[in-house]
Amino acid sequence: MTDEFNLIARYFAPLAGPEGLGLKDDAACYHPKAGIDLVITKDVLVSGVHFFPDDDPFLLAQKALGVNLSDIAAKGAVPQFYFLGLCLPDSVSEQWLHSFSSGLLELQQEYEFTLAGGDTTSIKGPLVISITMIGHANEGCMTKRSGAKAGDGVFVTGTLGDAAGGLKVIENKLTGFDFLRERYYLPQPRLKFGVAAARYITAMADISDGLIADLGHICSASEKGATIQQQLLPISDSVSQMITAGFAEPCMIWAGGDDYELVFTANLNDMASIFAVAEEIGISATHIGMIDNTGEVRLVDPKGNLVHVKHKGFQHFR
Ligand SMILES: Nc1ncnc2c1ncn2[C@@H]1O[C@H](COP(=O)(O)OP(=O)(O)O)[C@@H](O)[C@H]1O
Ligand SMILES: Cc1ncc(C[n+]2csc(CCOP(=O)(O)OP(=O)(O)O)c2C)c(N)n1
Ligand SMILES: [Mg+2]
Repeated sequence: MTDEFNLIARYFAPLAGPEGLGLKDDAACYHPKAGIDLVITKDVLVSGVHFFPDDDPFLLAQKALGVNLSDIAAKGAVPQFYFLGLCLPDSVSEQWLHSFSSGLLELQQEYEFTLAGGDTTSIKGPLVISITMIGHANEGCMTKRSGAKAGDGVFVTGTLGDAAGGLKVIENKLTGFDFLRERYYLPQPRLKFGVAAARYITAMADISDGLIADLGHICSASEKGATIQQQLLPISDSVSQMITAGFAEPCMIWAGGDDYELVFTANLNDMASIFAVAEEIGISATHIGMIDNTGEVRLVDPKGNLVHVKHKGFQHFR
Protein backbone atom coordinates (compact mmCIF):
# COMPACT_ATOMS: atom_id res chain seq x y z
CA MET A 1 0.00 0.00 0.00
CA THR A 2 1.27 3.44 -0.95
CA ASP A 3 1.72 6.23 1.64
CA GLU A 4 -1.02 8.61 2.83
CA PHE A 5 -0.21 11.51 0.48
CA ASN A 6 0.29 9.39 -2.63
CA LEU A 7 -2.98 7.68 -1.86
CA ILE A 8 -4.82 11.03 -1.70
CA ALA A 9 -3.13 12.30 -4.88
CA ARG A 10 -3.78 9.07 -6.80
CA TYR A 11 -7.34 8.16 -5.80
CA PHE A 12 -9.02 11.31 -4.47
CA ALA A 13 -7.43 14.41 -6.07
CA PRO A 14 -8.93 13.46 -9.48
CA LEU A 15 -12.40 13.67 -7.88
CA ALA A 16 -11.90 17.17 -6.48
CA GLY A 17 -13.66 20.34 -7.62
CA PRO A 18 -12.26 23.90 -7.59
CA GLU A 19 -13.08 24.57 -3.91
CA GLY A 20 -10.93 21.53 -3.01
CA LEU A 21 -7.74 23.29 -4.25
CA GLY A 22 -6.35 20.04 -5.62
CA LEU A 23 -6.61 18.47 -2.12
CA LYS A 24 -3.27 20.09 -1.35
CA ASP A 25 -4.21 22.72 1.25
CA ASP A 26 -5.27 22.61 4.92
CA ALA A 27 -8.85 23.46 4.04
CA ALA A 28 -11.25 23.99 1.15
CA CYS A 29 -12.40 27.50 0.26
CA TYR A 30 -15.82 28.32 -1.11
CA HIS A 31 -17.70 31.54 -1.72
CA PRO A 32 -21.48 30.94 -1.69
CA LYS A 33 -23.74 33.03 -3.92
CA ALA A 34 -26.20 35.56 -2.51
CA GLY A 35 -29.72 34.17 -2.08
CA ILE A 36 -28.47 30.61 -1.52
CA ASP A 37 -28.61 28.67 1.74
CA LEU A 38 -26.01 25.96 2.34
CA VAL A 39 -27.66 22.70 3.43
CA ILE A 40 -25.11 20.55 5.25
CA THR A 41 -25.43 16.96 6.41
CA LYS A 42 -23.20 14.15 7.66
CA ASP A 43 -23.62 10.40 7.89
CA VAL A 44 -21.05 7.90 9.16
CA LEU A 45 -20.98 4.28 7.95
CA VAL A 46 -19.17 1.57 9.93
CA SER A 47 -18.25 -1.89 8.67
CA GLY A 48 -20.36 -4.53 10.39
CA VAL A 49 -23.00 -1.94 11.37
CA HIS A 50 -24.04 -0.33 8.06
CA PHE A 51 -22.49 -2.74 5.56
CA PHE A 52 -20.66 -6.07 5.36
CA PRO A 53 -16.83 -6.14 5.52
CA ASP A 54 -16.58 -7.89 2.13
CA ASP A 55 -19.04 -5.64 0.27
CA ASP A 56 -18.02 -4.54 -3.26
CA PRO A 57 -16.12 -1.21 -2.74
CA PHE A 58 -17.65 0.25 -5.93
CA LEU A 59 -21.18 -0.22 -4.53
CA LEU A 60 -20.12 0.74 -1.01
CA ALA A 61 -18.84 4.12 -2.25
CA GLN A 62 -22.23 4.72 -3.88
CA LYS A 63 -24.09 3.69 -0.74
CA ALA A 64 -21.99 6.03 1.43
CA LEU A 65 -22.70 8.92 -0.95
CA GLY A 66 -26.30 7.80 -1.50
CA VAL A 67 -27.32 7.99 2.16
CA ASN A 68 -25.94 11.53 2.36
CA LEU A 69 -27.53 12.56 -0.94
CA SER A 70 -30.80 11.23 0.46
CA ASP A 71 -30.61 13.75 3.33
CA ILE A 72 -29.93 16.50 0.77
CA ALA A 73 -32.97 15.31 -1.24
CA ALA A 74 -35.11 15.37 1.91
CA LYS A 75 -34.24 19.04 2.36
CA GLY A 76 -35.25 19.95 -1.21
CA ALA A 77 -31.62 20.85 -1.93
CA VAL A 78 -29.14 20.26 -4.76
CA PRO A 79 -25.80 18.57 -3.91
CA GLN A 80 -22.65 20.63 -4.57
CA PHE A 81 -19.62 19.03 -2.91
CA TYR A 82 -18.61 16.75 -0.05
CA PHE A 83 -15.86 15.93 2.44
CA LEU A 84 -14.72 12.35 2.81
CA GLY A 85 -13.34 10.92 6.06
CA LEU A 86 -11.81 7.46 5.80
CA CYS A 87 -10.42 5.23 8.56
CA LEU A 88 -8.78 2.37 6.65
CA PRO A 89 -7.84 -0.97 8.25
CA ASP A 90 -4.82 -2.98 6.97
CA SER A 91 -7.13 -5.16 4.85
CA VAL A 92 -7.79 -2.29 2.39
CA SER A 93 -5.69 -2.64 -0.78
CA GLU A 94 -4.97 -0.31 -3.70
CA GLN A 95 -7.36 -2.39 -5.80
CA TRP A 96 -10.05 -1.67 -3.18
CA LEU A 97 -9.27 2.08 -3.29
CA HIS A 98 -9.37 2.05 -7.07
CA SER A 99 -12.88 0.53 -7.10
CA PHE A 100 -14.05 2.72 -4.22
CA SER A 101 -12.93 5.96 -5.91
CA SER A 102 -14.46 4.80 -9.22
CA GLY A 103 -17.78 4.31 -7.39
CA LEU A 104 -17.55 7.83 -5.97
CA LEU A 105 -16.80 9.28 -9.40
CA GLU A 106 -19.74 7.54 -11.04
CA LEU A 107 -22.25 9.13 -8.63
CA GLN A 108 -20.44 12.49 -8.79
CA GLN A 109 -20.96 12.47 -12.55
CA GLU A 110 -24.58 11.34 -12.32
CA TYR A 111 -25.60 14.12 -9.90
CA GLU A 112 -22.94 16.72 -10.75
CA PHE A 113 -21.07 17.36 -7.50
CA THR A 114 -17.42 17.12 -6.51
CA LEU A 115 -15.07 16.22 -3.66
CA ALA A 116 -13.80 19.21 -1.62
CA GLY A 117 -11.59 17.56 0.99
CA GLY A 118 -11.47 15.04 3.78
CA ASP A 119 -9.10 13.08 5.97
CA THR A 120 -7.53 9.62 5.74
CA THR A 121 -6.21 7.63 8.69
CA SER A 122 -5.26 4.05 9.49
CA ILE A 123 -7.37 2.18 12.04
CA LYS A 124 -6.81 -0.93 14.14
CA GLY A 125 -10.50 -1.64 13.83
CA PRO A 126 -13.31 -1.67 11.27
CA LEU A 127 -13.47 0.42 8.08
CA VAL A 128 -15.25 3.73 8.76
CA ILE A 129 -16.56 6.06 6.03
CA SER A 130 -17.72 9.50 7.08
CA ILE A 131 -19.19 11.89 4.52
CA THR A 132 -20.21 15.51 4.95
CA MET A 133 -22.31 16.69 2.02
CA ILE A 134 -23.05 20.31 1.17
CA GLY A 135 -26.06 21.28 -0.93
CA HIS A 136 -27.74 24.46 -2.10
CA ALA A 137 -31.33 25.55 -1.48
CA ASN A 138 -32.90 28.88 -2.33
CA GLU A 139 -32.77 31.12 0.73
CA GLY A 140 -35.42 30.12 3.30
CA CYS A 141 -36.68 27.21 1.17
CA MET A 142 -35.15 24.13 2.87
CA THR A 143 -37.91 21.60 3.61
CA LYS A 144 -37.62 21.11 7.38
CA ARG A 145 -38.95 18.35 9.62
CA SER A 146 -40.89 20.93 11.63
CA GLY A 147 -43.57 22.25 9.25
CA ALA A 148 -46.31 19.57 9.39
CA LYS A 149 -49.84 20.87 10.13
CA ALA A 150 -52.84 18.94 11.49
CA GLY A 151 -54.95 17.96 8.46
CA ASP A 152 -51.95 17.62 6.14
CA GLY A 153 -51.65 14.35 4.22
CA VAL A 154 -48.69 12.05 4.83
CA PHE A 155 -46.96 10.69 1.72
CA VAL A 156 -44.02 8.46 0.81
CA THR A 157 -42.03 8.00 -2.38
CA GLY A 158 -41.30 4.54 -3.79
CA THR A 159 -41.89 1.31 -1.88
CA LEU A 160 -41.13 0.42 1.74
CA GLY A 161 -39.30 -2.53 3.29
CA ASP A 162 -37.26 -3.44 0.20
CA ALA A 163 -33.83 -2.80 1.72
CA ALA A 164 -34.71 -4.62 4.96
CA GLY A 165 -35.87 -7.49 2.74
CA GLY A 166 -32.57 -7.31 0.86
CA LEU A 167 -30.65 -7.48 4.15
CA LYS A 168 -32.60 -10.63 5.09
CA VAL A 169 -31.93 -12.14 1.66
CA ILE A 170 -28.18 -11.53 2.08
CA GLU A 171 -28.01 -12.66 5.73
CA ASN A 172 -29.99 -15.86 5.08
CA LYS A 173 -28.24 -16.51 1.73
CA LEU A 174 -31.61 -16.76 -0.05
CA THR A 175 -31.47 -17.14 -3.82
CA GLY A 176 -33.41 -14.84 -6.16
CA PHE A 177 -34.83 -11.55 -4.87
CA ASP A 178 -32.18 -9.61 -6.87
CA PHE A 179 -34.38 -6.50 -6.79
CA LEU A 180 -34.30 -6.46 -2.95
CA ARG A 181 -30.56 -7.08 -2.87
CA GLU A 182 -30.06 -4.06 -5.13
CA ARG A 183 -32.35 -1.92 -2.99
CA TYR A 184 -30.10 -2.73 0.00
CA TYR A 185 -26.81 -2.11 -1.82
CA LEU A 186 -27.80 0.89 -3.93
CA PRO A 187 -30.11 3.45 -2.34
CA GLN A 188 -31.65 5.82 -4.90
CA PRO A 189 -31.57 9.35 -3.51
CA ARG A 190 -34.81 11.07 -4.59
CA LEU A 191 -33.01 14.29 -5.50
CA LYS A 192 -35.11 15.32 -8.49
CA PHE A 193 -38.33 14.79 -6.59
CA GLY A 194 -37.09 16.61 -3.47
CA VAL A 195 -36.30 19.75 -5.42
CA ALA A 196 -39.31 19.67 -7.76
CA ALA A 197 -41.90 18.97 -5.05
CA ALA A 198 -40.37 21.17 -2.30
CA ARG A 199 -42.75 24.08 -2.84
CA TYR A 200 -45.78 21.89 -2.05
CA ILE A 201 -44.22 20.18 0.97
CA THR A 202 -44.74 21.30 4.60
CA ALA A 203 -42.26 18.84 6.23
CA MET A 204 -39.93 16.15 4.92
CA ALA A 205 -37.36 13.55 6.06
CA ASP A 206 -35.69 10.59 4.42
CA ILE A 207 -36.41 7.06 5.64
CA SER A 208 -33.14 5.70 6.96
CA ASP A 209 -34.32 4.05 10.19
CA GLY A 210 -37.87 3.03 9.20
CA LEU A 211 -41.15 4.79 8.31
CA ILE A 212 -42.60 4.98 11.84
CA ALA A 213 -39.31 6.20 13.34
CA ASP A 214 -38.63 8.83 10.66
CA LEU A 215 -42.24 10.05 10.49
CA GLY A 216 -41.92 10.19 14.29
CA HIS A 217 -39.07 12.69 13.84
CA ILE A 218 -41.33 14.87 11.67
CA CYS A 219 -44.13 14.62 14.24
CA SER A 220 -41.96 15.52 17.21
CA ALA A 221 -40.27 18.41 15.36
CA SER A 222 -43.74 19.65 14.30
CA GLU A 223 -45.36 18.90 17.69
CA LYS A 224 -48.02 16.80 15.94
CA GLY A 225 -49.06 13.16 15.53
CA ALA A 226 -49.98 11.03 12.53
CA THR A 227 -52.35 8.20 11.69
CA ILE A 228 -51.16 5.84 8.97
CA GLN A 229 -53.34 3.31 7.12
CA GLN A 230 -51.58 -0.06 6.97
CA GLN A 231 -53.33 -1.09 3.75
CA LEU A 232 -52.10 2.05 1.94
CA LEU A 233 -48.38 1.39 2.54
CA PRO A 234 -46.73 0.86 -0.88
CA ILE A 235 -44.78 -2.41 -1.15
CA SER A 236 -43.03 -4.14 -4.01
CA ASP A 237 -44.10 -7.56 -5.33
CA SER A 238 -40.84 -8.95 -3.91
CA VAL A 239 -41.59 -7.79 -0.34
CA SER A 240 -45.11 -9.14 -0.68
CA GLN A 241 -43.69 -12.52 -1.80
CA MET A 242 -41.19 -12.58 1.08
CA ILE A 243 -43.93 -11.99 3.63
CA THR A 244 -46.29 -14.54 2.04
CA ALA A 245 -43.48 -17.13 1.97
CA GLY A 246 -42.80 -16.51 5.68
CA PHE A 247 -39.26 -15.20 5.10
CA ALA A 248 -40.14 -11.85 6.69
CA GLU A 249 -42.65 -10.22 9.04
CA PRO A 250 -44.96 -7.39 7.85
CA CYS A 251 -43.27 -5.02 10.36
CA MET A 252 -40.37 -4.92 7.88
CA ILE A 253 -42.59 -2.55 5.83
CA TRP A 254 -42.92 0.16 8.49
CA ALA A 255 -39.89 -0.50 10.70
CA GLY A 256 -37.29 -1.82 8.25
CA GLY A 257 -34.62 0.80 7.62
CA ASP A 258 -32.25 1.59 4.76
CA ASP A 259 -34.96 2.40 2.20
CA TYR A 260 -33.84 6.01 1.62
CA GLU A 261 -37.26 6.95 0.31
CA LEU A 262 -38.81 10.27 1.37
CA VAL A 263 -41.66 10.71 3.85
CA PHE A 264 -43.35 14.10 3.64
CA THR A 265 -46.45 16.05 4.53
CA ALA A 266 -48.50 18.43 2.40
CA ASN A 267 -51.86 20.16 2.23
CA LEU A 268 -54.32 17.81 0.46
CA ASN A 269 -55.10 20.63 -2.03
CA ASP A 270 -51.56 20.12 -3.38
CA MET A 271 -51.87 16.34 -3.72
CA ALA A 272 -52.59 16.38 -7.48
CA SER A 273 -49.59 18.67 -8.14
CA ILE A 274 -47.34 16.38 -6.09
CA PHE A 275 -48.51 13.26 -7.97
CA ALA A 276 -47.92 15.11 -11.27
CA VAL A 277 -44.32 15.92 -10.22
CA ALA A 278 -43.70 12.28 -9.24
CA GLU A 279 -45.16 11.02 -12.52
CA GLU A 280 -43.05 13.40 -14.55
CA ILE A 281 -39.91 12.17 -12.76
CA GLY A 282 -40.98 8.54 -13.09
CA ILE A 283 -41.27 7.55 -9.43
CA SER A 284 -44.30 6.74 -7.32
CA ALA A 285 -45.67 8.85 -4.49
CA THR A 286 -48.40 7.44 -2.23
CA HIS A 287 -50.80 9.06 0.23
CA ILE A 288 -50.60 6.87 3.36
CA GLY A 289 -52.27 8.83 6.14
CA MET A 290 -52.90 12.14 7.88
CA ILE A 291 -51.21 14.45 10.34
CA ASP A 292 -53.25 14.98 13.53
CA ASN A 293 -52.92 16.22 17.09
CA THR A 294 -52.51 12.80 18.74
CA GLY A 295 -48.83 13.45 19.51
CA GLU A 296 -47.77 10.00 18.29
CA VAL A 297 -47.51 7.97 15.08
CA ARG A 298 -50.32 5.40 15.00
CA LEU A 299 -50.73 2.60 12.47
CA VAL A 300 -54.30 1.37 11.86
CA ASP A 301 -55.60 -1.68 10.01
CA PRO A 302 -58.45 -1.59 7.43
CA LYS A 303 -61.04 -1.98 10.25
CA GLY A 304 -59.60 1.07 12.02
CA ASN A 305 -57.99 -0.98 14.82
CA LEU A 306 -54.56 0.07 16.10
CA VAL A 307 -51.74 -2.19 14.89
CA HIS A 308 -49.31 -2.93 17.72
CA VAL A 309 -45.92 -1.53 16.65
CA LYS A 310 -43.19 -3.33 18.60
CA HIS A 311 -40.22 -1.74 16.81
CA LYS A 312 -40.50 1.70 15.22
CA GLY A 313 -37.22 1.34 13.36
CA PHE A 314 -33.47 0.84 13.57
CA GLN A 315 -31.76 2.30 16.65
CA HIS A 316 -28.08 2.22 17.54
CA PHE A 317 -27.34 1.27 21.19
CA ARG A 318 -30.42 -0.92 21.55
N1 LIG B 1 -22.47 13.48 17.16
C1 LIG B 1 -23.30 14.45 16.79
N2 LIG B 1 -22.96 15.74 16.96
C2 LIG B 1 -23.79 16.72 16.58
N3 LIG B 1 -24.98 16.52 16.01
C3 LIG B 1 -25.37 15.26 15.81
C4 LIG B 1 -24.56 14.16 16.18
N4 LIG B 1 -25.21 13.03 15.84
C5 LIG B 1 -26.37 13.41 15.27
N5 LIG B 1 -26.49 14.74 15.24
C6 LIG B 1 -27.61 15.57 14.74
O1 LIG B 1 -28.83 15.01 15.20
C7 LIG B 1 -29.88 15.16 14.23
C8 LIG B 1 -30.53 13.81 13.95
O2 LIG B 1 -29.58 12.93 13.41
P1 LIG B 1 -30.00 11.66 12.57
O3 LIG B 1 -31.18 11.01 13.21
O4 LIG B 1 -28.76 10.85 12.39
O5 LIG B 1 -30.47 12.28 11.21
P2 LIG B 1 -30.51 11.56 9.79
O6 LIG B 1 -31.41 10.37 9.96
O7 LIG B 1 -31.07 12.60 8.89
O8 LIG B 1 -29.09 11.20 9.48
C9 LIG B 1 -29.24 15.81 13.01
O9 LIG B 1 -29.48 17.19 13.09
C10 LIG B 1 -27.75 15.54 13.22
O10 LIG B 1 -26.96 16.55 12.62
C1 LIG C 1 -24.52 -5.29 7.81
C2 LIG C 1 -25.75 -4.48 8.12
N1 LIG C 1 -26.46 -4.80 9.21
C3 LIG C 1 -27.56 -4.07 9.53
C4 LIG C 1 -27.97 -3.04 8.73
C5 LIG C 1 -29.22 -2.28 9.06
N2 LIG C 1 -28.97 -0.91 9.47
C6 LIG C 1 -27.79 -0.48 9.95
S1 LIG C 1 -27.81 1.17 10.30
C7 LIG C 1 -29.43 1.31 9.81
C8 LIG C 1 -30.20 2.62 9.91
C9 LIG C 1 -29.55 3.76 9.23
O1 LIG C 1 -28.31 4.11 9.81
P1 LIG C 1 -28.13 5.38 10.74
O2 LIG C 1 -26.73 5.44 11.18
O3 LIG C 1 -29.19 5.40 11.82
O4 LIG C 1 -28.43 6.48 9.65
P2 LIG C 1 -29.13 7.91 9.83
O5 LIG C 1 -30.49 7.70 10.42
O6 LIG C 1 -28.22 8.72 10.71
O7 LIG C 1 -29.19 8.44 8.43
C10 LIG C 1 -29.93 0.08 9.39
C11 LIG C 1 -31.31 -0.15 8.94
C12 LIG C 1 -27.18 -2.75 7.61
N3 LIG C 1 -27.47 -1.73 6.78
N4 LIG C 1 -26.10 -3.50 7.30
MG1 LIG D 1 -27.53 10.62 10.61
